[in-house]
Amino acid sequence: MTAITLDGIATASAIKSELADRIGALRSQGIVPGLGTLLVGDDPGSRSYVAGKHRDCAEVGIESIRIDLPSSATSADVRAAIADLNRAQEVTGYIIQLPLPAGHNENAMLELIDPAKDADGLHPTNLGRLVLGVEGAMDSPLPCTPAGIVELLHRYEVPMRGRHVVVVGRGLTVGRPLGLLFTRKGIDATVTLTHSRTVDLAAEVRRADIVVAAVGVPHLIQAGWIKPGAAVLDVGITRVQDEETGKSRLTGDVHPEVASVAGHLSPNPGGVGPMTRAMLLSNVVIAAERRLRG
Ligand SMILES: Nc1nc2c(c(=O)[nH]1)N[C@@H](CN(C=O)c1ccc(C(=O)N[C@@H](CCC(=O)O)C(=O)O)cc1)CN2
Repeated sequence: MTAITLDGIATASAIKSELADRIGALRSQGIVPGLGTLLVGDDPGSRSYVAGKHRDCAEVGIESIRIDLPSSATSADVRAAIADLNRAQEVTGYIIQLPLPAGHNENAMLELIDPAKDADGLHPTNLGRLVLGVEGAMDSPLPCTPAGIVELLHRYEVPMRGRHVVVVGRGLTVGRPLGLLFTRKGIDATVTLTHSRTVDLAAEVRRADIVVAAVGVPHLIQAGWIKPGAAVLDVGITRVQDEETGKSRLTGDVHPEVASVAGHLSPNPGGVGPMTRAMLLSNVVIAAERRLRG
């Protein structure tokens, strides 16, 4: 058996063309969606993700506004940039690129975002609405990677209701909100949220109909851990040095041999990453549509 590929690039591209139509409709009614980004420091990965977000915006007709602060920026500088983004009329939604450099209190900064402009769904009010089970896309934004994972499974018609999902990793942007999203009414999966202190991770993963690996440990998830036919989503990504060529390349959390056991597999790169970007655009469009409704 070879797993069916959950193609994030093709799916994100379909979502982007759907969004382009909605953006056209917004513009014709005088609303121009605008995404703001706040990047602090010079981490090459974060720089490249932010650059990708601005390219995506240009592709679908969203304006984008960029604030880059140097690594020497103080917490007061970051707070001032957040206040500017909260005030800026042309910014209908924005993100703070994570992680922030050491020394900044990420949670404190996320709390300063105007929840109505929170394009990442990471403000406590919006995460709280996810906990409360407030339904409806118009009500509050969902964190982009969890939303992208569920959307990818949905579009490939992978059943989720009543299925057992094992999430590996309990980080803020993926694992923790994903557990809440999968157990939402209407999705109705059963979730085991595992982490670095989980005893016998392999045994937990073997029970899963859907496995989401989001830890950033190259090839942690082995073929022998996978229930035959399970759907596997490879989220964690690590830059490693290729032993033969000496060049750096990206490696996911899932061992390539998993493809011979799984029923569905999202590649990495090319799976959940492009979906994360598409869901960010979707959150910006929804925020602009909410502004139109008043
Ligand atoms: N404020 C946020 N910070 C971070 C988030 C987030 O959702 N909000 N998630 C990640 C980084 N991220 C977006 O910011 C992100 C990661 C990966 C990709 C992506 O498309 N990856 C490609 C490969 C990219 C490459 O070649 O380097 C893929 O998987 O195909 C998009 C966005 C942490 N920070």
